[in-house]
Amino acid sequence: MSDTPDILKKILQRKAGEIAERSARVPLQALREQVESASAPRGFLEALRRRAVEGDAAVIAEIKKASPSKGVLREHFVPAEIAASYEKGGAACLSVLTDIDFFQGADAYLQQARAACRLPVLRKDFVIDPYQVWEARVLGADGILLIVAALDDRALGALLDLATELGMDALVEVHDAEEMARALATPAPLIGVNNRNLRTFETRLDTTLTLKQDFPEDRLLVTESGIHTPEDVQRMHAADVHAFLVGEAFMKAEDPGRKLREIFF
Ligand SMILES: O=C(O)c1ccccc1NCC(=O)[C@H](O)[C@H](O)COP(=O)(O)O
Repeated sequence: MSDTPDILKKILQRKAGEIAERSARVPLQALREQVESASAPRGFLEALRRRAVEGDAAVIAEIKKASPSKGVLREHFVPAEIAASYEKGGAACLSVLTDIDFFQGADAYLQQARAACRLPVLRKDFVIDPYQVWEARVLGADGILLIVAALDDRALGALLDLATELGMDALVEVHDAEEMARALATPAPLIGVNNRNLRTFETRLDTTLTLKQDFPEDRLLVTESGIHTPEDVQRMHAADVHAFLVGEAFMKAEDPGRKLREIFF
């Protein structure tokens, strides 16, 4: 954690402030009570696994307006429209950025996207506190992201347990072999390898190919970031990687769902 990349450090500092503001507005106890009326989880991991075990592409299609590395990706940004387009294009799941300050996301985008389709939805945010896990479920999320570089082992284990207890799946994200060892020390069945170096923002698909070599068969690996072409997809399939998280390539296309179909099917 002492070696946390600057951008992540910056995001996490702001996130701690955001959680303090939010929990002053809506206390944890109120969130716990609201969970009772949240809609039932749709089975994020299962939707991916169904496709990936057959060797079909299991695509988590991302809804993100902007990112620290690329700025604004899409001007015409209507999450409900994008979600419907992704479902039509063959996505297995959605990922919706809810971080406001660095990705121009919003909680409402997750709710609008989920209401417009039948796909399970990941809340893509920087989760460091149980408050955010409860909040994710209240919003209707079917899964959350847990970034190993942002958490110590205790926090990682506790947040993973809480997500499971609330009926959600967690995508546990790593960037290198050390983080992969920490992820594999948890029971997390779903592990994402992020190909984006958070220091340089460079994406290298070799990151996934290297970490896939010793990856246990009883867990599911998702390759994240930097997938743009059918050739990228072929490289992954050849290495027996069948689950993908893709944002930019779709967000920059006029019709995101059609782009998904062009790249994957
Ligand atoms: O995308 C960024 O610039 C970024 C910066 C700092 C932390 C995380 C960041 N991205 C989050 C993601 O993991 C990607 O949105 C996701 O993997 C999709 O990547 P891509 O297909 O390259 O948009």
